Amino acid sequence: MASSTSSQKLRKIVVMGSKSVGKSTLTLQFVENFFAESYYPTIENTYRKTIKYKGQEYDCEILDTAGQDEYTILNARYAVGVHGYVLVYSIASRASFEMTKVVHDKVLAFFGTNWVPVVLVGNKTDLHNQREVTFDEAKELAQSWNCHVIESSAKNNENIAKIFDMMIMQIEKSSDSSSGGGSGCIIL
Ligand SMILES: Nc1nc2c(ncn2[C@@H]2O[C@H](COP(=O)(O)OP(=O)(O)OP(=O)(O)O)[C@@H](O)[C@H]2O)c(=O)[nH]1
Repeated sequence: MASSTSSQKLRKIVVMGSKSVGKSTLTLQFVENFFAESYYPTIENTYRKTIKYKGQEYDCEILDTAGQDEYTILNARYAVGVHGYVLVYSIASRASFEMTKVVHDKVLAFFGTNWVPVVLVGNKTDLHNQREVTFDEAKELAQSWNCHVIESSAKNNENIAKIFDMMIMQIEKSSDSSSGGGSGCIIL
């Protein structure tokens, strides 16, 4: 595993959500600029990428997890030392949108808190003819979590880098803020 230089800050980000929503695809697009057309269920993969935000370099460890369902127990490795969560659903799957709420609840319960840094991601916007979840619904949910929300297409590489910029922004705001969850909601 690569080591951070002294000027870099290490940030651990976990990507979660239902099966087949595009967690691996968007992570691979971001880290390796590569679109994987075929579907291979993930067990778990860790990637490293440096993100620059406000002149500071962040050495990001991105953990791409296996798809979750309501019965999945949150692995402690997806919580201990983690700075933020990318919660992904497909805009073409209402069930996957509902699953982000289940995962979010599990994360909060694990930490015994009412707020963690989250970017809610509605992926597969290129499948607009099959849309089942409106962006307004996603905004409402993100607002209730006091977190950030964005829609993306891993296929077309739309908004993929922004997801991780927003993640760093939110992590840094939360660590600057003594009040914890007071970082406000940003919608792109
Ligand atoms: N049309 C379209 N297909 C996508 C997009 N992102 C991912 N896919 C496809 O959706 C399928 C599942 O993508 P994965 O990235 O493997 O999904 P995952 O969430 O990692 O799945 P699990 O490993 O089972 O949790 C693949 O066939 C991808 O090519 C997208 O933005 N648009």
